[in-house]
Amino acid sequence: MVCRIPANNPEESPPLPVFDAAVLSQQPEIPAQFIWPEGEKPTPDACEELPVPLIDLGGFLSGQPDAAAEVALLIGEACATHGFFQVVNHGIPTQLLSDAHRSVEFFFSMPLREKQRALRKPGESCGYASSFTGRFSSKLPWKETLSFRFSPSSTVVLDYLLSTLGEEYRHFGEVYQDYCDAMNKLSLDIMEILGISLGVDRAHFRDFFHGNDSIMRLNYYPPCQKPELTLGTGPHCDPTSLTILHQDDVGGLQVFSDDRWRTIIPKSDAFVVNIGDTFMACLAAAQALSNGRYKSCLHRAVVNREVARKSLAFFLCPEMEKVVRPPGGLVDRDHPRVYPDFTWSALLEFTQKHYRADIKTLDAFSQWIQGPLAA
Ligand SMILES: C=C1C[C@]23C[C@H]1CC[C@H]2[C@]1(C)CCC[C@@](C)(C(=O)O)[C@H]1[C@@H]3C(=O)O
Ligand SMILES: O=C(O)CCC(=O)C(=O)O
Ligand SMILES: [Fe+2]
Repeated sequence: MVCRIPANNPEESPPLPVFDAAVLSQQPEIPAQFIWPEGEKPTPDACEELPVPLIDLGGFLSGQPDAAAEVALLIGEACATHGFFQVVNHGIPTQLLSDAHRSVEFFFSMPLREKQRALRKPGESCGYASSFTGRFSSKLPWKETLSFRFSPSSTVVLDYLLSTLGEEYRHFGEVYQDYCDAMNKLSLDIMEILGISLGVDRAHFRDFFHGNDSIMRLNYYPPCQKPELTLGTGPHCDPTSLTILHQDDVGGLQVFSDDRWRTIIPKSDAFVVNIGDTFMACLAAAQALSNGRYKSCLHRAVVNREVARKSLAFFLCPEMEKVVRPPGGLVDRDHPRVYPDFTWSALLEFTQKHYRADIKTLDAFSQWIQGPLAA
């Protein structure tokens, strides 16, 4: 059931367990490490639909007068409720989306050995991971992931996939290079709208993320014989800045709002967008101005007995060493700083080496980086 692969230095550390989905699917029970505690297990009533506004970007993208102000108002309202919204007429070609989903299926259907050629190493955020067994030993997520870095004006995605998986993955690499380029454009457009909605210079956030160092993640959730005991992705707020997610038609994404978990029903022509902790920290002073709106929101993914589920997540992140702080002019005596200055590289290191992202990541991180000063 559990394969063993050698750790980096077998003399110092024991071999890491690796779960092979093909083997796991044959077992009547799921291993104990996948069983979540009582209060965190999926709730059967969470199939209620969460109403998530559908925002048409067509007018804004074609430069129609007044369209920017209109979409900014709608996105502002969405951020003031639960912080999730969907965008349609986003300009991403349908063909690119279906290629990206087909390539997820292609990659995760391969034998474990092949996928492990891109194995994610401890402390790193990129590569292939099966249930994160190298990082965690309990509350394991029922999923496999392949993650890679993206930065604009480069072919870093293609280069990474070619160098780890080989020349025969050129088409695979090109699909995700194109997909990430398209996500980068869309995320900067949304940043411009968020700038308008917050009343700062409309170029402010677009410029801030100009040389972004983002993460693309392919999520694959195999069918599970005991879906009521486990989770595909545990409850968390994204530590990143803006997430653009496309889910296939299976469903499983749930958001915690108004004290209960509800489902975001998949819509094939829409992307689900939410802001993450890093962007919220940028806005912390603005939040005081706008009555605490624009929160990064708690969400999770559940699995099911019947079919595998796929999702594509693009996490927009600032340049590694860029200092995250609220836009100038928003901080004064009446609107003091809520979070200390930090860099994305420090928060990323925190989530990869010291803390598993959850609802409290930003507070735990703030204490961690201020620790030596406070001591
Ligand atoms: C910087 C990141 C850490 C995670 C991947 C990206 C953005 C979201 C984070 C994550 C998805 C939040 C839930 C827990 C996590 C471990 C996961 O289940 O994937 C998180 C990612 C990670 O640390 O790999
Ligand atoms: O797969 C999903 O629907 C959500 C995944 C998610 O929240 C994440 O990867 O951060
Ligand atoms: Fe998430």
